[in-house]
Parts: sequence; structure tokens; C-alpha cells
Amino acid sequence: MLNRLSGEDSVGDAAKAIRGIPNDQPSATNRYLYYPDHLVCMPNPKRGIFSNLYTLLSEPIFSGVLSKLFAETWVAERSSNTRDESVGSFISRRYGAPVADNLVSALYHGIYAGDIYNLSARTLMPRFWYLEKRDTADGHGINIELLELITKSRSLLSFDTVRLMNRMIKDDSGNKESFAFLQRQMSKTSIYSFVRGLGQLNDFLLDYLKSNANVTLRPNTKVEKLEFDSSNRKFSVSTSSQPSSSKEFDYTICTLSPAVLAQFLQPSEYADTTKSVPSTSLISSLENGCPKSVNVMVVNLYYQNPNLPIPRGFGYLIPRSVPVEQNPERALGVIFASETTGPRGPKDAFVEIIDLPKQQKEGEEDPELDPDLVRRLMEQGTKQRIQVGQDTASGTKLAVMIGGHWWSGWKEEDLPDEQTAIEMAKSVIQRHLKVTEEPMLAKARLQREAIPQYQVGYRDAMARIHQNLVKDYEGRIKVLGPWWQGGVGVNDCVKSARETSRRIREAWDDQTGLEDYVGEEKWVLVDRRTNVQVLDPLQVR
Ligand SMILES: C=Cc1c2[nH]c(c1C)Cc1[nH]c(c(CCC(=O)O)c1C)Cc1[nH]c(c(C)c1CCC(=O)O)Cc1[nH]c(c(C)c1C=C)C2
Repeated sequence: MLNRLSGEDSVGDAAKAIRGIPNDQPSATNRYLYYPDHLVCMPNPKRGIFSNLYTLLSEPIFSGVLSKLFAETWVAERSSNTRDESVGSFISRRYGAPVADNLVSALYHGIYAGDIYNLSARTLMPRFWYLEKRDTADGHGINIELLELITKSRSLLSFDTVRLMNRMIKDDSGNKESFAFLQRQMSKTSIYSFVRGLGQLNDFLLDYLKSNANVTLRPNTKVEKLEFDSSNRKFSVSTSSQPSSSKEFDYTICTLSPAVLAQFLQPSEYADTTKSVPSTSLISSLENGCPKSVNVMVVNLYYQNPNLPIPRGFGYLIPRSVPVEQNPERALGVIFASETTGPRGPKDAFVEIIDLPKQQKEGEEDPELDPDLVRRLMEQGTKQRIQVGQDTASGTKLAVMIGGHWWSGWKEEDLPDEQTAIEMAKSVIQRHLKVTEEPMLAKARLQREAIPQYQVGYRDAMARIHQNLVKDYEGRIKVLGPWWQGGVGVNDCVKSARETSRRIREAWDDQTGLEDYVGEEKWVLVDRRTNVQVLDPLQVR
């Protein structure tokens, strides 16, 4: 997908679409935690050793943390029977409760809006989970293992990551030039966005699919039933507009939740008796293994003042340990959104390339423009106006995220409405950032079931679903997306989409997208100097 975005048609389109924030910008280097009543900038190499040390020694959020970090080496490892454990319990056990509650809980608010005492350590901290039991003969803990990797210039990568990287390098079906361009662009980038927002990705995909004669799109059409004929291994689909379809399909790709897939597959009273019926074991593995999800209220605030008294950076997160009187709204964090969407204002959001040779000599790097793109435009002699920032107005944008796991189990009528949410967000901003100005624009939206919560036991649940899908549907149902592969990000989705299309192209029908969950995780040691890859000889026993 991104490969296509990056220039199937023209390399210029990519530079126009993807807006990368360079690694050295404040939004890349400065991330804050709120504790107990002020923002604390997290240590990072760009801030220098003295500044980091001062923060570590003076801020209450780190009290008791350093001694516990050092003591980790002597903590007894988990028992061999433990299949999984919550992130909160794992971190408290190895590094102490303050690390879990003050630091790690905030991080998991900022990715999953989740409760560390429910999320799976094995799924979400796989490397740490693995390192705890690696080399058990020495029993010297995670920190020493990490130190050893650093001093020996080795990376420990999951087997599936290395497999994907190797496949992408070998794969000649993609556009090599655009892939190389994307790699170069991303290596300088900490985060990226799309100039017209994330919706641009959808628009691009839609346009691309519409331009393919063999694709039929059925918007606003609910799938009612999915039936499989095992004699010819074909699916038929009943939809709200077409109760019985004559068309047959070879594969089904499901990006919805396991529980929704179970609904599609359940035979109705009037089911066609020639079609296969899913086993009760598949249906119960889908229903019981389905992660719960959380609702997140996202409130966007726009202030006309471009110079509000807020620090430079990506934003801040609020750990679970912050006393309720400091966070009665149960906010999870705030994104300083004008920092993350590129240059803003009527002048700065666009770069006009009128006379390239004068404006930029070949080889001279402009942080906003890719040199290859410039070279290409120079060759074409093109005059272009390129949008590099999302916002054509100056001012300050903030995005306040509220709720998540704090609202788990709440009844619908107890959730705040949008107007109340705006008032809540304004009071968060007033209390935490001392901003008393009224926003010029405010918009709230409740994102329902926004983020799946990968529960303790997620890995085993997905392995069971895989085995049942292969048995009942002969690997003709593939699953991908946030519910299935334990990753909520766009990158995770792109990665699993790539792998799914390969599985179908190669007719790998022993694979559903969940096969890597069966058995133990495999890890690869990569020598960073030579790029030699070896399967880690010290796999967990
Ligand atoms: C305050 C709540 C949230 C913030 N972002 C999200 C929530 C619930 C959701 C979210 N965050 C990340 C993703 C994945 C995006 C992707 O990969 O496409 C999602 C869905 C990424 C992320 N955000 C933070 C971290 C450390 C990460 C992991 C990857 C990375 O380093 O980029 C931190 C973070 N999130 C939020 C803030 C304010 C913040 C840090 C200060 C908001």
C-alpha cells in the first residue's frame, strides 16, 4: 500500500502525500509524562547526559526507579509453566510497581488506551518476555541480556520480522525504486502523517481499487452470511442487498473482530444443507478468544493563538498513578497536534518550486524535500507547488484523549456526550497546561470500540482459532488487522496486508495469518556489522 503511495505512478506523489517529521524535531525527541502535577520531559539522548541525569534524580516520577532497575538482575525468573502474564504484573515483578504504575502504564495509555493489568506481556512486550528466560543457565535477567546484545552489536528480531524483511528485499514484484525511496525517507523520520490526514490513505486505496476492472466495491452493504462449499472450496456471500449470491469466491479476508466473524459463519435455521457448517470448537474459539475493546473520546481543540504557553514536543501522557484530583476527567494524554502535522500557516504549509536550479542546487539537501524528487522535477523542468504541512491556518491544535480502559464496563448512558467531553477537555488543558484561552473551534468524537485490548492468553487464543480455521475452512479464510496480529498501528496493518496478499498469491493454505502463534516464538540474532542472521541458539526451553 505504502509502496504504491510512494510512487507506483510518480515519486512526486509520495513526497506530496507522506509528511515525515525528522528525527531531530522537538515532536520526535520530546515526549512528556504528567506526574504528579506537572509535565516531565522523558530522558532521551538528544537532551544530553546532564539534563537527563538531573531529571532522573530530581523528578518524583523516577523515585525508587533507578535502584529497582539495577536490582532487576537478581530477580528470580518466572516459572516455566507460566504461559502469559499481564504487562503490569510482569513489570512490577521485575522492575517494581513504581516503574509499572508511573512509567509503563502511561506508555500503554498512549498506544492502547489500555490497562496494563489486563494487557498481555507476552504479546505486547515479546522481547522482554523472551529475554527473561533466555540463557536460563546464567539466570542474569533482562538488563544483562540487553547489555550483551548492545556490546556485541547484535539485534534480536522476531522471526516473522526478519522473514518479512528478507522477502521484501528479494521480492521483485514491487517497485524497487519507490521502496528504496520510502526506506530513505523513513530512516530520517520519527513519525509520519499524510498531508490531507489519515483519510488520504483510504482515498488512495479506494481510487486504486476502483481503477481495477476485476474489483467490485459494495459500499453500505452488510454481509449477512458467509458459506463455504468444501467440495469445490468456494465461498458464497449473502448480503443485505443480495440475500443469495450466485457468485463464488476462492478466499475470504476478514479484518473485523473474531466475534463478528463468528456471527457471519454461524449457520441460520434455513442454511443450505450442502454447505459446510463451522464446528462448535471454531465458533467458541472465536467468541471466547475475541479481545474486548475500549472506547476513546477524542477532543480536538483549535486555538487562534500560535504561541500558547505549552512546551515543544509530541505531547504528554498521564499514568494511572496520577491522583484522581489531578485527572478527574480520566484523560489518557494530549497530543500537541500542531507539532506533528508539519509547517502550518498560509505561507508555510506550501513550498513553491518555481525555479529549481536557483532555489536548490543538485545534492544540496533541503530538510523538507527529498533530493531524488528535486532531481526528478529538475529533469522534467516542472514548476510545482507542493503542500508540506497539513494546516493552511496558523494557530495551535491540541487533541485530548479521554476514557479508554477507565470507561470499561460503563453503561452507554454513563459515557459523556460530545458537549460534555469538550468541557472536560478544556478543564484538562486548563489544569495541566494553564491555558485559559477559549478555543476557537472544538470538536469531540467518541471512537467506539477503537482499540482491541490484547488480553492475557491472547497468543494461545489466536493459535486455537488458527487451528480451527484451517480444519474447517482449509485455510481459505485469512485474517488480518488490529484484532488479529496484536498490532494497532497503520504500519502493523500494512505489514499484515502484504503478508496476506502473498499467502493468497502463493496459495499457502496452511496459513491464516495466525500460524506464527502456534508453538513458541522464534528469534533471530542479527549481527549489525555483517548483517549475518542466525536463529537464536538459546531459544526458551
Ligand atoms: C493518549 C492516548 C493516545 C495517543 N495515541 C493513541 C492513544 C490511545 C493511539 C496510538 N498511539 C500509537 C498508535 C499506533 C500508531 C501507528 O503505529 O500507526 C496508536 C493507535 C503510537 C504511539 N504513541 C505513543 C507511542 C510511544 C507510540 C508507539 C510508537 C511510537 O513511538 O510512535 C505515545 C503517545 N501517544 C499519545 C501521546 C500524547 C503520546 C506521547 C506523548 C496519544
